[in-house]
Amino acid sequence: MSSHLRITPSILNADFSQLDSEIAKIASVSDYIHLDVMDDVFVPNFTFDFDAATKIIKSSPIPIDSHLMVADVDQIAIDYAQAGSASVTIHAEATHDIRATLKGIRFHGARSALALKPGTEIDGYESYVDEVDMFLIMTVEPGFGGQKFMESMMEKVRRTRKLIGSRPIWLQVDGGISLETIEIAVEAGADTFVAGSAVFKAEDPAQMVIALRERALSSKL
Ligand SMILES: O=C(CO)[C@@H](O)[C@H](O)COP(=O)(O)O
Ligand SMILES: [Fe+2]
Repeated sequence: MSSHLRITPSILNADFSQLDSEIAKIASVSDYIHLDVMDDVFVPNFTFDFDAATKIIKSSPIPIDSHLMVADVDQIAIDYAQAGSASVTIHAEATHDIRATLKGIRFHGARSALALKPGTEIDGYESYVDEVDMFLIMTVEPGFGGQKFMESMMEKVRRTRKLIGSRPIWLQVDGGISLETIEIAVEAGADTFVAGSAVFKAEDPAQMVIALRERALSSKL
């Protein structure tokens, strides 16, 4: 897949009763599968417990990008890295020790990522650039798929892009990404895109992933 832009579809809006075949539909055209883990504490919704998530991680044909929307995430993040999640995202609002947890994720062989809710500014997180492989700027309030893209988050994306500078840190956006909004996010500086309902509500999910990638690449030119 392209080394400059990445499409990481979320399975939150997929058919949970047949996840293997839902993932199989898009695996060959996606960079990662985005696994939204929600505990009904940090966000008002529940998706997968650790055992269910581990089954998905171990059976997926392509790497898993675990987005942990859980309270007290520090040890859970290590568990996900040890379970084989290729990338583990913690929310800045849910950890007691950002630096130690990001280091621990990497120590256990996963890429480390730090997510910010819409109400959390990027300022103050510059000091973690040596421990983070990806920043995730939420473009919806975490908890549900199918919400409206928050264009007001583009200023934070621009500031995060500036903070990253020439470092090999990916800049992911998550929430309301579609053929229309992906262009806005590319122009602001994002390079990694989560799309849930745009992909799984499409007639042909794989074709939508391809179209999202093409739209992002053409917006970058
Ligand atoms: O983390 C989340 C929601 O909290 C996202 O990953 C959504 O699941 C993306 O879904 P769409 O907004 O693309 O439908
Ligand atoms: Fe997510």
